[in-house]
Amino acid sequence: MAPRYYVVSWDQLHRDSKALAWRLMEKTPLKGIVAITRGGLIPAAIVARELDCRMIESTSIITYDEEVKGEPVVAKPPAAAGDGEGWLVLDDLVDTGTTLKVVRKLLPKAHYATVYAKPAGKPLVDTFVTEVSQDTWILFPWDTEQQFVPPIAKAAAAGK
Ligand SMILES: O=P(O)(O)OC[C@H]1O[C@H](OP(=O)(O)OP(=O)(O)O)[C@H](O)[C@@H]1O
Ligand SMILES: O=c1[nH]c(=O)c2nc[nH]c2[nH]1
Ligand SMILES: [Mg+2]
Repeated sequence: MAPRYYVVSWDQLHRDSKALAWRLMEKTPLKGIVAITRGGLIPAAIVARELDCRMIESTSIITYDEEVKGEPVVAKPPAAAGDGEGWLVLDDLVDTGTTLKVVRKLLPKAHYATVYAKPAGKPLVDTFVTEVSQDTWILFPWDTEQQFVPPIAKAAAAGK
């Protein structure tokens, strides 16, 4: 079955990331934010601006090649966050939880937040904004572009 898509625009991502920042206010002041690259970078920039946090660290975990899941690889461990105490770890979404499981081993005392969450990954995240079903693929604005679509009647006539 074709996956169901949840399309996120830049505007919506900005609004949802700000909503996440409101929920994270009670965690301030933070020692810093660890962004899980690459997807966590833009939410991290928005949340850092709202929470007035200028200490940004990153960790790179590669789990997916486009929509295909593989074994997670730590391409870059976080350099300056110790055991995570006082730090916020931020990603765009949690899906199966595989990526956050890896980071939780590296930074056990951090607070974990994502903008979007699917049910299987929810136990791995402390704070999130919007839940989508497990069979939904979230399409982020950096992975998409606008294009022409034919009128409904023409697509129907062509059997699409
Ligand atoms: O909960 P999981 O099943 O682990 O999936 C969530 C992770 O998958 C995506 O990253 P991806 O590996 O595609 O790398 P990217 O952020 O560089 O695009 C997404 O940005 C999360 O980091
Ligand atoms: O762009 C993405 N959308 C998703 O739903 C997803 N799940 C894991 N990794 C993902 N990347
Ligand atoms: Mg990612």
